[in-house]
Amino acid sequence: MSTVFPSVDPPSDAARREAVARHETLTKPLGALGKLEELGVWVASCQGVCPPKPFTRPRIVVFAGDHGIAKHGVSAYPSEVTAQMVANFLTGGAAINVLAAQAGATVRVVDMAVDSDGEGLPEQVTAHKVRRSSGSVDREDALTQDEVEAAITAGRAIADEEIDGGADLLVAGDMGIGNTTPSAILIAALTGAEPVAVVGRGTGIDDQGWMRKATAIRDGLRRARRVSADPVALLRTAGGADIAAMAAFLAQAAVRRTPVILDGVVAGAAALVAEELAWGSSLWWVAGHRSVEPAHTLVLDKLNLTPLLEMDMRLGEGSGAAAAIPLVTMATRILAEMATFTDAGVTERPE
Ligand SMILES: O=C(O)c1ccc[n+]([C@@H]2O[C@H](COP(=O)([O-])O)[C@@H](O)[C@H]2O)c1
Ligand SMILES: Cc1cc2nc[nH]c2cc1C
Repeated sequence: MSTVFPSVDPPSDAARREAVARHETLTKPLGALGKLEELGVWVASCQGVCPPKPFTRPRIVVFAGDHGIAKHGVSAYPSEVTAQMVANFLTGGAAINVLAAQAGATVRVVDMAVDSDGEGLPEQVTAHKVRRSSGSVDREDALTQDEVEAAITAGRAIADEEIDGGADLLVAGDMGIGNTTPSAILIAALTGAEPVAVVGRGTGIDDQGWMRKATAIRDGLRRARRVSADPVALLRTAGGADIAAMAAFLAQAAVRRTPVILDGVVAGAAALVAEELAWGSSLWWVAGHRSVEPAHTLVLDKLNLTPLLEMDMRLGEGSGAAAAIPLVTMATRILAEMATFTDAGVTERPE
């Protein structure tokens, strides 16, 4: 599979208009469900049908990978936590497992570049592994050209596998100590922001860590800006195997007309690149939440997305998207199940 994506069709405008019109017939004052109405309209347009059907198989894919930059003191936690958390996802003990269970979603974990040999992990987890840890993006490329192509191919194949397996609503989650640094670099490269505008606290770094991270982002951005017009080169230079696979997964979901709930800053960085890989992909996405990472707000602004939740979350794993799944379900069921003024014999607003 190549790194060139087919064109993305927009969601159905006919279903969108039908959903807008249907909202006017339901037993509530015009527009009274606010953004829940817009969300239902988006679901109808993605499904190409009104009323839309409740999603039957929401699926969260957590892309795990380590980052060489983590060795330079830019995270509050050591890299070994990435592999330990992969094990935790597999035994169901992580936040995303709990949130997914509540939301009726299932979780899959893929090891794209965790810094371990992957021994003992199920084949489905390690099948797409590209390398052990991506490069330190302040001073070297994250990946070779072959590796970035392999990661993009993997992301597309994973989206295809999930959609062919019946997934009808997708989330890309992330797990990788240090990954908010390459994410910040990608976001600055694609929005034109200055380094200081994208430095966040990540897992909770102190002021000295913040200074080291700002320096790493400045150095990485100097390298990334040279290739910012080429999304594959950008992922190779400043991303990593996990982020490259996420970007390809998000773009391929749009190619396959499958809606996505975006998570926080790492998914956001991948989404910005995905929009460059396959223009128009963002019409297939909603933003689950606004992460406290400052760079995430730049992503939301650039993609023109309004987050469904503002819960001051900064976990990753797909958690902010999973927390928003119930809202998507409610918005869908409102359009599908509410009575109309005619059905219920309720008097409509006079002209
Ligand atoms: O999703 C977010 O907005 C987010 C914000 C801060 C941290 N994280 C998670 O924390 C890890 C990266 O943080 P750091 O400080 O190691 O760069 C990684 O596993 C992310 O999933 C995630
Ligand atoms: C424990 C832990 C869990 C995480 N989940 C996503 N990023 C994380 C970072 C840490 C440190």
